[in-house]
Amino acid sequence: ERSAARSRPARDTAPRHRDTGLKQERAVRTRAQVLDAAAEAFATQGFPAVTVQDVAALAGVTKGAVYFHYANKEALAQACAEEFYHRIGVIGQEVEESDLSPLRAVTELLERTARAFRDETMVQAGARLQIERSLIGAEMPMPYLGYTESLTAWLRQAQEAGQLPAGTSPEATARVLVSAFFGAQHISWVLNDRADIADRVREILTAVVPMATR
Ligand SMILES: CCC[C@@H]1OCC(CO)=C1C(=O)O
Repeated sequence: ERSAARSRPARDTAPRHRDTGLKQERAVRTRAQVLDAAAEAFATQGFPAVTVQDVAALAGVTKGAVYFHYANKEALAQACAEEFYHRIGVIGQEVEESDLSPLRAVTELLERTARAFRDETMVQAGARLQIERSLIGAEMPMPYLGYTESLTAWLRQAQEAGQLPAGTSPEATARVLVSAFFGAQHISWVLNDRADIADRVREILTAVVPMATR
């Protein structure tokens, strides 16, 4: 009995912990894969046409794996929209940390955002889902206001630094920039899948804040 006990290896807890860690890693990876697939489907087909089965097939997982992470198609849409704003927020943070003058920060933010709209599926999905928000039976993030506030803050700093023409309203200028950007990225998407969005946004900046583009 004792010799048998001696020959049995001590209960090694490591493999089980390693096992749990691997399982968690795999779950995180699958969740990200599913969200990326949902973004691809929403960006190209639009919310109404997409099924959970489409997302599962695009992600290369079972429908059950999708439902394990997201309760339904609406939850996928909400998560994509939230990731869209997270991505836009990261761009704003990067501009903030690049220590530019306020007006240069405004142009940099809009130009980097334009490239993200052109190149990033999650951003394209977020933009389309927000247009389709009334078709999505779930609470979607409030659009436009966060971006407008970021621009307003920099434009107020520019005004305080005397970089804006006398009488310019930072708030109104920010609203015009966001409206023009929103319209330009939509028109560019419809006409040429956003191929020319960077040029269109540069035109907006030159027209609305010429002093920032000299
Ligand atoms: C960057 C301008 C506003 C931006 O453009 C598309 C879109 C989608 O709703 C936006 C938003 O919600 O902030």
